[in-house]
Amino acid sequence: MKRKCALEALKYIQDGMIIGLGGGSTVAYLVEYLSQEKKDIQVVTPSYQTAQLCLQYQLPLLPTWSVDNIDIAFDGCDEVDLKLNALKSGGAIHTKEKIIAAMAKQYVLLVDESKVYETLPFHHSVTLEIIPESMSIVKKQIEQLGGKVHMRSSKAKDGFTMSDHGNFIMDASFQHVKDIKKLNNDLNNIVGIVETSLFVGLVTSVISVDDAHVRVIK
Ligand SMILES: O=C(CO)[C@H](O)[C@H](O)COP(=O)(O)O
Repeated sequence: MKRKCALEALKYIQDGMIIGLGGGSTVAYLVEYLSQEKKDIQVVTPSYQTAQLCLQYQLPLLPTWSVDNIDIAFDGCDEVDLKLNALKSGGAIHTKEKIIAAMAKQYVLLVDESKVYETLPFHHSVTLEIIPESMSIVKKQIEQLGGKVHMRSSKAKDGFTMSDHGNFIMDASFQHVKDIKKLNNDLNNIVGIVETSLFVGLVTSVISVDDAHVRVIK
């Protein structure tokens, strides 16, 4: 299904474009297809893993700081709803993903149908990149908003998981969210949070596949 989704995405890419490629396994297939098709494109990516793949497949890379306009960007997500709100959590690179989404004329999510909901269920946490010094105050304010906080860590490193910018990664779980936009605004108003992994008003379409169908949600 991921291959099918990547093949569908390929149809949107034309020679001469600057394209954004996010993280994840579906995007990895798209890199492979772009190389096979010998598309004359330049790539901007928030992901070191995708960057490494682009180098391997000889797709030209541009540093994100050098562009202010992207023709089309593709990314994965963990949950997306029919109003095009999306939640990304796993990769902890959402700040860079949002910069690319903000520059892209079209920001397209590649998913299978299991990730598409009428309205976001928040089965996944909202991931927050936070300034280390703000950890306790951010935790307190998130609890006041009804969230539960978990500091991300991994066995591969002592202490907390750090973002590519040297900040802490905090996961905040929420239940029964009635107003997604308000939650995102409330989180963005907390001093110390650099970015949330809630994407509101950024996604322009979703390519969703299942065994039998391809659905484009706009
Ligand atoms: O948003 C993400 C992590 O937070 C990834 O982009 C997403 O999980 C990738 O999914 P897949 O590997 O199924 O393409």
